Amino acid sequence: MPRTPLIAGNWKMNMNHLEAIALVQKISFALPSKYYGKVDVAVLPPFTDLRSVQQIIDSDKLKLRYGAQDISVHDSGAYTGEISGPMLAKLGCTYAVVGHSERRTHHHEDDAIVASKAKAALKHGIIPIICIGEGLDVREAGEHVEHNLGQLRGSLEGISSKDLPKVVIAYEPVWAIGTGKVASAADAQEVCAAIRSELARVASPETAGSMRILYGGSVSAKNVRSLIAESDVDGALVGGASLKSDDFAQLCAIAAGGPF
Ligand SMILES: O=C(CO)COP(=O)(O)O
Repeated sequence: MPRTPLIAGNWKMNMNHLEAIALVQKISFALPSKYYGKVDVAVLPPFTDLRSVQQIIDSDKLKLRYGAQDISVHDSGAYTGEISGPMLAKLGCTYAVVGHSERRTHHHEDDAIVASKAKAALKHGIIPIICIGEGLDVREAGEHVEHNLGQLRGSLEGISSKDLPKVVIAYEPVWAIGTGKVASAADAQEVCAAIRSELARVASPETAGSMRILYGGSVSAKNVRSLIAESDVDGALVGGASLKSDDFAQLCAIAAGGPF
């Protein structure tokens, strides 16, 4: 089974709910429906936008999927400020990002927390997009492959072999995020291939072959074609370029094999 590429726009802490509605509408105008099916497209807005995004996508029957940027490890209870899996599932979220480097850095999330969050998502039928990636010091020391495989193993801890095929992995080198310094296609491929080999080892070659591995870090319409031409890069997690409807739509069209 060939893997359908996934382009997911991580809006981070941008866009209020009114801006979110406008951006979703603009993306839907800019990306003709013929591209869907050849590429899966998702937006990942802030929590406060999710209800509005759900409504516009439902009412306009758009083929866009959406998801959250984080998820609580708990289902409910006295966890002030947290948003749970059942809440996100009720809002129709397809995806939840877990372990983004910004959360690992600013909110001290370690691999164990990331694995718990991934399991919380899976428990409620939400696909976790598990992020891993090395900092510049690790890359300069030439230890990036081992570093990423360590994060991968830790972030998948306790996920059952039945659930593993549903998981999406995103390789996001920290030095490439928001810097304009995109990894070369060969660098992205090196780590994504190592991730797939590790998945084959811990699960099976069939499972590894069915899972999507994304690259993230300064992805744009200018560089996405060469990145996803690599055999183990199955799409992109896009930050800055996902906030501009024309750029994002163009990027998605390219990932679909277009424009045509
Ligand atoms: O962190 C990212 C996506 O999750 C990447 O962000 P940029 O595309 O802005 O570098």
